[in-house]
Amino acid sequence: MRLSRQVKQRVLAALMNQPCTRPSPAPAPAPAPTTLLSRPPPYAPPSTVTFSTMNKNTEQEHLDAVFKQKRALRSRVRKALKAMEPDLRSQEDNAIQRIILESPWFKSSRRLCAYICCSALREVDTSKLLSETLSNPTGDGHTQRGKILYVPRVEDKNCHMRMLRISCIDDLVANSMDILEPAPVDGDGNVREDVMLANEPVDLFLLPGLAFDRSGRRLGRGGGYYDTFLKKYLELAKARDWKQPLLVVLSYSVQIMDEGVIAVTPNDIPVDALVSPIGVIPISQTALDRMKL
Ligand SMILES: Nc1nc2c(c(=O)[nH]1)N(C=O)[C@@H](CNc1ccc(C(=O)N[C@@H](CCC(=O)O)C(=O)O)cc1)CN2
Ligand SMILES: Nc1ncnc2c1ncn2[C@@H]1O[C@H](COP(=O)(O)OP(=O)(O)OP(=O)(O)O)[C@@H](O)[C@H]1O
Repeated sequence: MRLSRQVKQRVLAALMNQPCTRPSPAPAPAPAPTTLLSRPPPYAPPSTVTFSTMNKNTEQEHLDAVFKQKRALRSRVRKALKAMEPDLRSQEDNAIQRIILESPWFKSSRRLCAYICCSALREVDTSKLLSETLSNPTGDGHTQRGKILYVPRVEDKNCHMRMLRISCIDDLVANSMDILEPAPVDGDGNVREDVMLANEPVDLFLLPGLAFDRSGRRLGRGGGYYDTFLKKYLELAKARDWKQPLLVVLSYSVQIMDEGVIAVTPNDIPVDALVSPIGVIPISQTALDRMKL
């Protein structure tokens, strides 16, 4: 669906401001950035052992139970996000983005995949991160060269999503789910670069989701788009002998779950770190090494 210029300007204005339903007052001081939260537990990727020792029926029953738990948790978290006060949301959006913008691992990243936040889905705002990534800054010693940004484009309902390169936030059109995404061809008629066909690796993924925990579990919206994409991308990086990307989720406080609350299947890709309004939680050894925490 192509949006009229006027509608698109409204959507982009909303995206670049805050996804609140009413104007927010002056933001309260945000918590100190780049705080390292509690010591990370040992990295515990979802186990596949249970599955390999099960017969087909038991395996199916187990999967059904996992998907049921996932659905129940999604609906609980959606309610919690809906109940969040707009002012608090706005403060948390600012705090999370400030932590990321000031971090060495973001400043030094060159090739990123990030989501275009959708206010209707009550996702953590990424507008400042996207602007910074696309602004091609120079002069702070770290960012002599600009960053390259890829964003998601849903191709079909069979978990198929691509990450396409954009150079300007204006390039985006709303899809059937009302999420802004790039057309396959840019305004000059050039086919956009698909990250799976790029010659260089991505260093950083900024990922959305509904719920997360301190051992790297991530509950998405149930489409399987990110897990499917990440599996293929991680395989590509391994095959090319590239450094693996850092997988970082952005999370409001209410989206962080206790251990054991998020059910997982072997398809769920664990993340390396979590950024919440009160700091970064590094999870994997990669995060500890690369985020210099
Ligand atoms: N900003 C953003 N872009 C993204 C994703 C995302 O989660 N966030 N995706 C990540 O996969 C892909 C799109 N997948 C999506 C999957 C579900 C819904 C959605 O509207 N879910 C509703 C419930 C719909 C239902 O169950 O009937 C919701 O969660 O409230 C949106 C996008 C690609 N782009
Ligand atoms: N690597 C994969 N290959 C094929 N199908 C997959 C893969 N990962 C997930 N799926 C399928 O996607 C559907 C949704 O999976 P799940 O509930 O784990 O998604 P999610 O983690 O909520 O979503 P997302 O990955 O988009 O954030 C399931 O039917 C699952 O079988």
